[in-house]
Order: sequence, then C-alpha cells, then structure tokens
Amino acid sequence: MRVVVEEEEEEYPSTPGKVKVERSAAMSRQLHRCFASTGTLFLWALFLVATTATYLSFRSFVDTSSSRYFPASWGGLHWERQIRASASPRRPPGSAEGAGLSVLVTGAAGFVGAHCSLALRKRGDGVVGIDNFNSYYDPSLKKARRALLGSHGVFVVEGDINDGRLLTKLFDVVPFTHVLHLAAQAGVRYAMENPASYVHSNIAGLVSLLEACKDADPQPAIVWASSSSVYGLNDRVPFSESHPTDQPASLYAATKKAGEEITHTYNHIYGLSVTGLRFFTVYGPWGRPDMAYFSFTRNILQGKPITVYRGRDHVDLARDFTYVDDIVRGCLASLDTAGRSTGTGGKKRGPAPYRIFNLGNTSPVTVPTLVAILERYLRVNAMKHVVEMPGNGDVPFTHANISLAREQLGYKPATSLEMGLKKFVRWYLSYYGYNRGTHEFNDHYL
Ligand SMILES: O=C(O)[C@H]1O[C@H](OP(=O)(O)OP(=O)(O)OC[C@H]2O[C@@H](n3ccc(=O)[nH]c3=O)[C@H](O)[C@@H]2O)[C@H](O)[C@@H](O)[C@@H]1O
Repeated sequence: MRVVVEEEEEEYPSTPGKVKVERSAAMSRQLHRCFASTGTLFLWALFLVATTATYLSFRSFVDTSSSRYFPASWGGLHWERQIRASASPRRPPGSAEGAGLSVLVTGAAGFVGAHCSLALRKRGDGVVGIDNFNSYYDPSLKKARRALLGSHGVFVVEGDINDGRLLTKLFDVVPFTHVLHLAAQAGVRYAMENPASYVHSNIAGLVSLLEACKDADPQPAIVWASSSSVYGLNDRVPFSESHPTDQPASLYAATKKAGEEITHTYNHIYGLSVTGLRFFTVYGPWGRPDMAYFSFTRNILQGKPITVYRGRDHVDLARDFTYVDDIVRGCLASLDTAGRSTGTGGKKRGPAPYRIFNLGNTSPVTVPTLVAILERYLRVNAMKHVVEMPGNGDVPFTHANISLAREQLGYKPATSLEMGLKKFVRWYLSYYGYNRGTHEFNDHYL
C-alpha cells in the first residue's frame, strides 16, 4: 500500500518547478516499469501458453492413447457402412423368432466366436465381429475363419477390446442389442508362461468392454464365456453352479472367476444384463490348435509323440468334452433369453438379470479314451508318453451338472465325443490335407 502512495506522489508532483526534471525521471521509471510489467506479462503469457499446450497434449494423449497402442485399422464412411450392413438383422418380416438381434461378437475369429457368428447370421441376426488376431496360435487359422464369416456377410473388425475408442465408435455406429463376449486369453497351462496376457485380455479387456457397454445407449445385454475351470479344486461332482468357486487352480481360472465378479459389479451398479457361461472343454471343427484333441491329431498324423498326463495314483484325467454345436445352441439360447439391461447413459434404472450357467456334456471321458478314439479314426497308433500331471494348473476331472441350463435355456447337448471327434477329424483332414502315402485314413468310421 505504501509503495502505491509514493508512486502516485511521483507521478503527480506538487511542485511545478520540479516538473521537467522529475517528469523525465518519472518517465524513465515508468518506461522501466512498463518494460518490467511487459516482461511479467510476457512471462505470464508464456506460462499460460505452456500450461495450455501441456493440457491440450495431455487431453490428446488421453483421447488417443488407445489409438497410439492400437494402430487404427478402422474408421471412415466406408467402414461405417460395412459395420451397419453387417449389424442389420435380416429375418423375414413376421418371422416367428421376432425382429432379429444385432450382436457384437468379440473374439469372432476365434473357435467358438466364429461358430456362433455364423449360426446367428444363418438365422437372420445382425452380427459384427471384433478380434485382435493375436498369435497365441496360428493367426492364419483365425484369418481363414474370418474369410468364412466374410463369405456369409459377417464383417470382423481387426481391433482389441482394450481399445476403448474403437468400442465407443462401434456403439456410436450401431445400437447393438447384445454383446456375445468370447474374446479371451484361453488355455489353462499357458498362464504360467505368459501371465500378463491373461490380465490384459480377461481382466483389463473385460473392464474396457463393460465400460463401453454401460455407456452405450441403449445398453446391450451381455452374454460371455466363463469357464469350467472356475470350479478349481472343488471335488463335488457333478459341478453345479451353486458349488463354491473360490479355489481356482490356475491363473486362467482365477481371471475367469474375477470376470464373474467384475460382471456382477457392472450388473449391480449400471443395470447391465449379464449371462456368464461356464464352457466345459469345447472341441470340434475349426477348433483351437493348442487344445489336446487338436494337437494330438496333428502329432499322431505327423508321427510325433504325444504327452498324456495322468493324475495321482495312476488315475486317468477326464474331461466333460463338449461339442461346439451344442455350445453354440447354448449361447444363442442365452442371447434369446437374456432380458434387457436397464440403464442408460451410465445410470441404472432398475435391477437387471445376472445369470450363470454350466454348458457341458454331462458325460466325462478320460484322456486315454480320447486318444483311442482318435487312433481309431486316424488308423494310426499314437506314440504316447504318459507322465504324471505336472503342477501347472490342470485339474484331474470336470463334470457338468446342466440342470439349470436345461431348465432355463432348453439346453440339451446332443453330441457324444465319438460323434464329435468324427466331425472334427473330417474337418481337420479337409482343412490341412492328408498325405495318404504316409497314413491311410479310416474312411469306414467317417
Ligand atoms: O473347460 C474349460 O473351461 C477349459 O477347457 C480347456 O482346457 P482343458 O480342459 O485343459 O483342455 P485341453 O488343454 O484340451 O486338455 C484336455 C485334457 O488333456 C490333458 N492334456 C493336455 C495336453 C497334453 O499335452 N496332454 C494332456 O494329457 C489335460 O491335462 C486335460 O486333462 C480350454 O483350453 C480352456 O480354454 C477352457 O476354458
């Protein structure tokens, strides 16, 4: 305050004689002050520009961080037209099954994803797929599945479910009625080699997808793939949905169990309709090369040994192997009975369904029996290395109780392992070709 008063006195001198000298001194002081204040202003301006630039670049980082990690192979008017066309239901007017669904299928170039997408398309539903075509197993098989889907009018976007911008865009372009979420890092034993990939796909990817779903308007109903592995060390058989699932035996199982809890949260807070399906060792044509039935077939045909795990006390391992067509019927029935999500704009408007079902075959078969069936169809004896099951996340057996799915979904598995493997082997030979000079194929059984 004092300083201001003194300055005012200097600017307006009370003694006229002193004016000239004092004025020039004052002017120089004023100039100096002016420069000083311009300097301050300049500094402030610089500071503001820098802050704005930092803010803008932060915003643009937040906005585009996903596209930095996921190079954009999507977008544009043509792309949007393809998405809309693929998502449009084509059921005949007045169809008994209603107007048709519009389904976003994640993991559409995967084994179950491709089968479900085709089945949905064949009955007239709209389907858009998304898949990141990762190299967990041969991506050329995924591309072949995509080509098959393309020939039936199903468009598959190459992208990752962790790419929030892509998901938001998809929901902007299409008001999907349902999401069939099958994208995941699968495989029980691989989790020891690459644990981060399970967290990336099965946890972070799931949350990213749920975020997009809860923000979408309308919110879709979600049907997604959990796993029989959530039963972990449970030894009550057959496995029922009411049994505890708090003792997973692998990180894979733990991420699927976490998925069940995470989806429950989104159902509770945002009113998303959620159906979790516990698949039991799904197999069939166009299957996954990392699974035992597939890799055994390949090795047997190539004359390479196979490793057969055995449980403690020489007890054979057993699985409730479930044929893919049965699983597809369970998935479609789940979509049809899902019930609506209730939220809009991220806000819950009322309670929404939260369901969990086992989808198994209800008749476990031992691994040696699986091998024997393959040997019979392939007419080649396998070179078997029988080793004790390593402590790598495997469980000794699985067996589904499917009463709940039967009652609520009308689910009724219809394919025995014998029948299903016959179809698988036929597909395998037609897809990969067969060297008749080396191994004669047993047509009698096929
Ligand atoms: O039911 C499920 O939820 C799971 O089913 C399969 O997991 P898994 O049952 O372990 O299927 P495979 O990897 O095909 O193994 C089948 C059986 O063959 C045995 N096996 C596997 C590989 C091998 O080299 N030797 C061998 O004896 C396994 O121990 C197991 O008992 C899938 O790989 C999982 O993605 C899925 O979630």
